[in-house]
Amino acid sequence: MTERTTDPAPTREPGAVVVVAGALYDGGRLLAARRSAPVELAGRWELPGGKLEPGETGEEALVRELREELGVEVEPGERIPGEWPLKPGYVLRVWTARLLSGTPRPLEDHDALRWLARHELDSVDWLDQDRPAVAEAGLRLPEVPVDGARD
Ligand SMILES: Nc1nc2c([nH]c(=O)n2[C@H]2C[C@H](O)[C@@H](COP(=O)(O)OP(=O)(O)OP(=O)(O)O)O2)c(=O)[nH]1
Repeated sequence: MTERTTDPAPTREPGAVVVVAGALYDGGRLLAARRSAPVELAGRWELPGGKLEPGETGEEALVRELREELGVEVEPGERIPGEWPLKPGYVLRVWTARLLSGTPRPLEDHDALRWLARHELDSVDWLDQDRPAVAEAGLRLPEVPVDGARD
């Protein structure tokens, strides 16, 4: 079963399935993930995450999804204000997140991962519905000294 919107924040689509995704930052870069399925989304890039389950907070869902999909532990930060329609009956909510441990690997739903610096954000073919959220995520990219970026 999948949780549907019940929170007091106004949603454009009451009753929609909530998909939570992470703007995962590390060393001044944002993680982009290339979907491997379903076929209509395969090859396009997104912010990793998945559907909110009953009884979970958005932050809990994000931690669970990034553990399952990428094999990493993350610390959620702020929710990026806004909610973006994905397809009929689905909305996207995004939290910033910081990598605590592990190296992201495309374990589920993805076949490639890429860390993008601010000037590289347009270098992948984002899902159209993710572009507004990615722009907001880019605005929040932590500044780091040039030699502080990790490979
Ligand atoms: N995770 C994620 N899903 C997105 C994004 N943009 C977008 O259109 N989607 C779509 C793809 C899927 O139809 C749906 C999320 O499903 P999912 O497959 O990632 O969720 P899940 O891990 O909970 O999936 P499952 O348990 O049903 O396999 O939202 C995005 O940025 N992140």
